Amino acid sequence: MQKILSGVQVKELDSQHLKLSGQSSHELMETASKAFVKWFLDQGFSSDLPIQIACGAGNNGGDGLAIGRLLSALSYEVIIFKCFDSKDSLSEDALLNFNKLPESIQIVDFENLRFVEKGILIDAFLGVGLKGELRPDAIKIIQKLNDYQGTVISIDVPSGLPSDIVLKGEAVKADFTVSFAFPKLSLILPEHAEYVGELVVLKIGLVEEAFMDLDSTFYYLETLDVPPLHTVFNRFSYKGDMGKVLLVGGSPGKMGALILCAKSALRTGSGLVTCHMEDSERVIVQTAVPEAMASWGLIPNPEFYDAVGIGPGWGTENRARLFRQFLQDFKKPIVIDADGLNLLSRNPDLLPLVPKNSILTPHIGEFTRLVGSAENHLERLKMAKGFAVENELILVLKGANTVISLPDGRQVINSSGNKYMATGGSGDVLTGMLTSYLGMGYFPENAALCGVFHHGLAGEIASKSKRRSMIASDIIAAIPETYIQLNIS
Ligand SMILES: NC(=O)C1=CN([C@@H]2O[C@H](COP(=O)(O)OP(=O)(O)OC[C@H]3O[C@@H](n4cnc5c(N)ncnc54)[C@H](OP(=O)(O)O)[C@@H]3O)[C@@H](O)[C@H]2O)[C@@H](O)CC1
Ligand SMILES: Nc1ncnc2c1ncn2[C@@H]1O[C@H](COP(=O)(O)OP(=O)(O)O)[C@@H](O)[C@H]1O
Ligand SMILES: [K+]
Repeated sequence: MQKILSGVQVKELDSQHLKLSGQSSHELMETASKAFVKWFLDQGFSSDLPIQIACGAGNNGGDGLAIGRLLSALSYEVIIFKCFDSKDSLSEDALLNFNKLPESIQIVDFENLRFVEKGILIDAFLGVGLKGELRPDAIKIIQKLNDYQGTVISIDVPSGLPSDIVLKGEAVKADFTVSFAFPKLSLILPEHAEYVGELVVLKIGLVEEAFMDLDSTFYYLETLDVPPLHTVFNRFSYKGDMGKVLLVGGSPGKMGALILCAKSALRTGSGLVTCHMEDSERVIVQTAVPEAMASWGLIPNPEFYDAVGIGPGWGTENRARLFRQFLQDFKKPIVIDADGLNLLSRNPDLLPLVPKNSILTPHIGEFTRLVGSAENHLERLKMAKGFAVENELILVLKGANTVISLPDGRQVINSSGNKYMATGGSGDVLTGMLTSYLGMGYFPENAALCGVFHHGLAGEIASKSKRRSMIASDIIAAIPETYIQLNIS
């Protein structure tokens, strides 16, 4: 998995990469710029639109200058806004690229800037080299850039946004942020959503060994990481190998949560799914999911199951006793969601009974009740890590970039998923998927990573044709396609 480094570490990473690869820093900038241009062309922006590029004096500006040259060679009309005083202030590679600009490109001093209203603005003013608070002249530039009404694309980070901490002052509000190699930590903080816009991460061929000596506990989970985490089944596999799972949840008026969870576990691959609920509700499950079995009353023979998911739609009234009894009887890692988490928050003495390496899946509200309130998301992530390490549990903090905190202190940020997944029941689908992988005998860490990634990918697939009309059932319907896309048998 790709390590996520701090902005300060990027310099060190670059020099390690250059030493190991034999590439020059100028060539690396060219690679990054070409990666950007390739992405840009793939977006299908009209080639009639003038491209305005605000360039700073550092290497972020250097990227902007190289991108300007490359787009101009593709017949785009390019205008460079100089956000620096003189050529003398340019970094070595920025100067090199400034000198390579063809004459056809208009270069405008920032004071004389007039935006072309219907165009594209590329923000290459400040990148990860930003230090401390913005100087007044930089604030003015950012304010002016934010006046632009057209599409804004920030290079690496929105200018003014620090790489790894929460923003205090001003920053560019981008529609897209195209970051290189890995997402800088600040790009995934919900506080920065209106600055980052849509996040895109482009590979620029940095050699893996360059990351080796650089410490970080943050990792980024991407498509290529996922197939090796899966268990492969052979042609003699039978439904018992695919896992016998028990899903405990549902209550009058909230049976949908359990049904979604069961359908999701089945679609993920579970061999046998049993739903445990109140007696009065069992007909609903048996009708809605004929592939699932139903159980009620006390949980008979918990040891019969390979994995258990507990909580979706369960309610919290009169559940603590059953939950306690179950935790005393069942010693394998489980998945706890929704009201299962709320029960833990209300009965902290249950927490030590939760089997080690169990997967807990709170959204921010559930997290706050369970772990505590945080001033910002960065602090929340620190608390999540502490909770996972201290309790030897896997904590899946759900959101736009779900963060999986592992008992060894690593924190994995998921790259899949999109805003269309913010719809009732999508969390229940995740619970079904996670439980299903546990039931198939996956190590809990792999179950968590596969479950979260495939869930997000299913959301992406389903939303292609559904957009804001997407509902949780559409995510379930797209689970099979995730296996096809990742070539998982
Ligand atoms: N491996 C990678 O990921 C690759 C990264 N690459 C790119 O390099 C970028 C990093 O470039 P970098 O290190 O030159 O810094 P950068 O962001 O341009 O900022 C420096 C400028 O900011 C200014 N400045 C600083 N603080 C300020 C303040 N408070 N208020 C106002 N101004 C302030 C500072 O001014 P100075 O203080 O020097 O006067 C200087 O002009 C990175 O984001 C990516 O785009 C690719 O090219 C290749 C591969
Ligand atoms: N903006 C978003 N981008 C990506 N994923 C999202 C977004 N909003 C929600 N999700 C995902 O959808 C799921 C919502 O879960 P949850 O909040 O428990 O919903 P519910 O209780 O309705 O099932 C989580 O897996 C979360 O990561
Ligand atoms: K930028």
